[in-house]
Amino acid sequence: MPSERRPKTAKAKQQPQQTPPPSKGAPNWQVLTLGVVLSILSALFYSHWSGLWDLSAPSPQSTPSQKSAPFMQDEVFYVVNIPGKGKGAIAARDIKQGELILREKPLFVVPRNINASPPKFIYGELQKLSPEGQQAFLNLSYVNFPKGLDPEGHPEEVALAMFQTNAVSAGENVGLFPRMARINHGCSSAFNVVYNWRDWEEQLVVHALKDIPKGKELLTTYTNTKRPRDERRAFLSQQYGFLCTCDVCSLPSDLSRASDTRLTEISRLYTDFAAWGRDGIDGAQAIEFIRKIWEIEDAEGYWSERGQLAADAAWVAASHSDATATQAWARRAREWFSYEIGADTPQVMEMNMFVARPESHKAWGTKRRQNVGGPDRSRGE
Ligand SMILES: C[S@@+](CC[C@H](N)C(=O)[O-])C[C@H]1O[C@@H](n2cnc3c(N)ncnc32)[C@H](O)[C@@H]1O
Repeated sequence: MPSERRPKTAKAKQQPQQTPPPSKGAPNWQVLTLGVVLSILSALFYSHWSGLWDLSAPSPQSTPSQKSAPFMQDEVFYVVNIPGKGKGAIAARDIKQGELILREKPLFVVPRNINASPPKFIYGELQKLSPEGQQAFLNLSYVNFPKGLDPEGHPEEVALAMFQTNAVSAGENVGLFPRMARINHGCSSAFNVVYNWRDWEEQLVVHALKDIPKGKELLTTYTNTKRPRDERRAFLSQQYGFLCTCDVCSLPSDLSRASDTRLTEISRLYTDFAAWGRDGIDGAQAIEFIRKIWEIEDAEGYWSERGQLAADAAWVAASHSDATATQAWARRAREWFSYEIGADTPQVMEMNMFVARPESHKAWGTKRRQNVGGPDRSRGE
């Protein structure tokens, strides 16, 4: 089973009891990998259960082969056929960094732990949908359908393949969001939108990570792209059935190698930074790692997860009772959380609090006093 994990940050290590944020500022590549978890589950269940499933259950209104996807128009993006990718989402107008692109309720969700076989469970949920809901589901694309099976005769397997191809994390569950599901993948600097589940709204939101000019494709990321091209491609090919030819994967070999080096270095620096949580390095060294990550990300054009990175730095600064640095990093975190998950989030409110009163940080003074430094070396922050 592919194990996709974000490097543990010092904050996560330091404060496992921290109140879980209603919306994860966590990277979105974790999300589609939940489909991977389900695929493993289904593989385990398949051999055991396939003889027992109720294949006589009523079929959805339209068969999986009837893929008459409606042209979906929206004020921010529209969906069209894109050569080599199936459908995709195109910016209908210039979109600003941090703009909310989409809010969407799930068609249905699947808990992470279910007692039934995944295909049966998912097919059962599909049966409960309205005809419009079923149609929205059945219009989606899918990959990795078991070879040798006839889709017409195996609607549960089709439903599972559709779910695995399109589902994303919805807090404790995995959810199916048919509008968001049209957004294709890009690696590293190529993805320009991120999605997050909001528990308190029970819906998914998608924000622009970068300015997106009218006519450009919206791309999110399906995996941890802070790794070399070959690894990314192997994963995407296996789990999502395509060879990635995004702008980063299409770089000429010398530039591609340089990008691989940067991405690998970012991952390594995250690991190095985590040593602070074990008192392996002091606060100033930890901040230096974060600054380096930031610089390399600038060179790479990788802008995701920066709210959390700056919030981790604010945590370090607060632990060492460095009020100026806590405020400076909290301002930085507030800015990037606003782009990636929205200004109306608890994370942004929390950063506002640390800007106003750095000593209110729950980590305040938990380590020896030290001037650790802010984000901007040149200003001596
Ligand atoms: C969540 S769906 C995205 C929408 C899909 N293209 C459609 O037609 O509905 C995921 C599937 O889209 C395709 N896809 C996504 N990103 C792609 C890319 N960068 N290049 C080629 N195909 C891609 C793959 O077939 C993948 O399994």
